[in-house]
Amino acid sequence: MRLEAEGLSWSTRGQAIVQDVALRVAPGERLGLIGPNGSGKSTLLRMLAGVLAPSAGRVLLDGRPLTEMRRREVAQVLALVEQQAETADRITVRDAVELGRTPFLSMLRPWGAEDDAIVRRALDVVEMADRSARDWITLSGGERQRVHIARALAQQPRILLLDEPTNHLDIHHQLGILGLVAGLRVTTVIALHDLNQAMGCDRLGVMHRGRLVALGAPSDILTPDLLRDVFGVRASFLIDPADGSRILRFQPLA
Ligand SMILES: Nc1ncnc2c1ncn2[C@@H]1O[C@H](COP(=O)(O)OP(=O)(O)OP(=O)(O)O)[C@@H](O)[C@H]1O
Repeated sequence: MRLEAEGLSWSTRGQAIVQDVALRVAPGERLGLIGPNGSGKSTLLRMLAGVLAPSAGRVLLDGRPLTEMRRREVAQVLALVEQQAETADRITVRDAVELGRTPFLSMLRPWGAEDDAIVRRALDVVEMADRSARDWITLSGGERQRVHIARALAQQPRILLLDEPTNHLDIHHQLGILGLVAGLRVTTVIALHDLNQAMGCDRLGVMHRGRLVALGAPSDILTPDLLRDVFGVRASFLIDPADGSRILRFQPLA
């Protein structure tokens, strides 16, 4: 499914937080969003997901304005994993993941064996199946993050929006989640702070002071000049002798 933003802006108390962002994400494409703290990545993702109404501009899914779709209809195709998502206290891990099936249930389509299988699979891929009966409140930060990702996977979305999904995760689970996302054939927008991980995306968009200042292939975007101007760091590339891939190394500006 194609995801488009046209002139998206959001302001609060006269302050522009996101300004005039236009982008088009092709079906199945993985777009990475990078940018310093406070540059507007989360705000942009929340507008793309329809949970924050833009001050100006619009979001389109396969050419259809998001505002013309009902919430349930949007939830059937689009999932958002927020950075500090909270969940009601007294629910189990399994309950939290089952919430991902809610948009598909109705009087005529009650919970069934297929939903059970989808939830089990989602818990399996994030390696939380052994903790499915645990109370949500007892989970660590990284475990909570994995459950949120499982809930989004249980939605079987065609568009997946992820706000720093590797936050809180140990390196094994960071690589696991990124590999999992890369293997999904869904349109993905993923905010990332780790620029070496961002290099694995099809394209990167760079947010800086609320504006999308660059959009393109990772090798065109992650240049020492851009990294100095946007992040205020000195960057150089090293080559991994194991496979010849390029790795970014950072130092403070002198
Ligand atoms: N509801 C709000 N009221 C006031 N300011 C807000 C609100 N939401 C966001 N902001 C401000 O907007 C700016 C952008 O925030 P946002 O969370 O989108 O940035 P980000 O790029 O995701 O940052 P980070 O990398 O730290 O997660 C920040 O300065 C933030 O304080």
